[in-house]
Formats: sequence, structure tokens, C-alpha cells
Amino acid sequence: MYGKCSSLPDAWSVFHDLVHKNAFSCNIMISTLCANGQSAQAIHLFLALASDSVVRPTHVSFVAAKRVLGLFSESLGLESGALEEAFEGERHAMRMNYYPPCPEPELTILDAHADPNGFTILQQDTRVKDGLQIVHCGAWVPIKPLPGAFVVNIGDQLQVLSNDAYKSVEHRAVVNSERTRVSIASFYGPAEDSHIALLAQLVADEAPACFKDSVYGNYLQSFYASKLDGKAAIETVRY
Ligand SMILES: O=C(O)CCC(=O)C(=O)O
Ligand SMILES: [Fe+2]
Repeated sequence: MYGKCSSLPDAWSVFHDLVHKNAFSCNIMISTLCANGQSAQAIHLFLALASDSVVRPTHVSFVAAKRVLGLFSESLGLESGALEEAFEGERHAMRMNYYPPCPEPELTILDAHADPNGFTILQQDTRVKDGLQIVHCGAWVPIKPLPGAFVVNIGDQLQVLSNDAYKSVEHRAVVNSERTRVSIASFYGPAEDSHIALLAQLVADEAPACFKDSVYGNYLQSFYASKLDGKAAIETVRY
């Protein structure tokens, strides 16, 4: 509430006085700091959470992840738990991206890529209009931040599991010459030792298997060992 009214001292004071800080209150405090231009403090709080044994940052933004997975399953015509099974032993990771202003913004881009995981819940910085861009119909399209909304980016594993029905989104982030931008990305994926095999229910004579089985940890390793290069990674597991 105080955060929404931009009364940062009041928001801090309420947060400090909370006896039990949970994922929800921490997430609100980080968002409030970002929304009020206090990116350094937001990063500080995020790092403090990372070393806290009670509130893990990986839980902060994943309250909705299971629900999103259920909706993806249903939209593929499957039981709502079908994808949840494929993500058993789930792996959560969270990254805060900090983009300082740059006098030559065109030289400083987070290169085009698709996220290698299942899907990503991204919180954008509502103070900055230009940041995230996605490829749509062959062109880069800006995704304007909406107050109170998360962006859900489909990642490579969902494309593989769905036998190409879902496409991982190719995206990049641009910077600007005036303002710092912050984004918080929560990556949701299967356990690293999971065998990723497309869901048998989605293979048919008219929809033959598009992807080879792979071990998720190996996929991640080769993704991070290579330069970001659009959707090149998923092509390495395509038949
Ligand atoms: O900063 C953004 O909007 C995008 C960040 C991103 O794509 C990532 O962390 O994978
Ligand atoms: Fe990304």
C-alpha cells in the first residue's frame, strides 16, 4: 500500500517492523524500490535475501508458476497436471538485471536469445518505456511495461515438451541514455538431471516428433557455454 503511494520511508518502516518477512512481503519491497528508482537498494535487498536461509529468492516469484503450468497444459488439450509431471524436481533461479544509462545505447544490448528453461516470469521496470523487445512476425517489437503485470516468456523446454506447439520467444533488452533500468527474471525449469522428452500425447502421424530427448543439465551447460544467438540453442536438439 505505502509502496503504491510512493511513500518509500513508510514502506521501509512497515517492512522493517514485519516480524515474519515472507516471499510476498519481500517481493513487494523489491518492486517498490524499483518503482521508486532505488535500484541500488533493491539489489542490496535481493542479495541479502540470496544469503538468507529463511526466505529464498527463488520462492519469491514462483507462487504462480504451478498455476501457469496448469494453464499451459490445458491449452494443449492435456490434463492440467501433465506439464507439472514433466517439471518434477523443478529448478528455480532468479536474476536481477541492472542496466545503467549508456551514452551509446545502441552498442549496449542484452543480445537476442530465447530462455533455455521452461518459462520465465519477468518483472519490468515501469519507469522505463523501452527495454524488453521480442521478435514478432520477423520484426523487433517493444513490450511496454504495464504497472502490476508480469511478462511470461516461454522458454525452450516448453517448446520441446509441447512438440513445437508453443514457441520459445526470441527476445533482447535495450538500454537508454537517460535512466537506469532494472528487471527481475524468475526462471522456472525442470531438475537438471531431468530427461526432456516431448509429451507422448502430442505426437501423432500428422504431428511427428520434432525434438530429440536431452538431459536438461547438458542443455543448460551448452547454452551458457555459447554466445547468445537468437534461437540457435533449440536447433541443436531438433531432428
Ligand atoms: O531485462 C529484460 O527485460 C530481459 C532479461 C532477460 O531476457 C533475461 O534475464 O533472460
Ligand atoms: Fe531472457
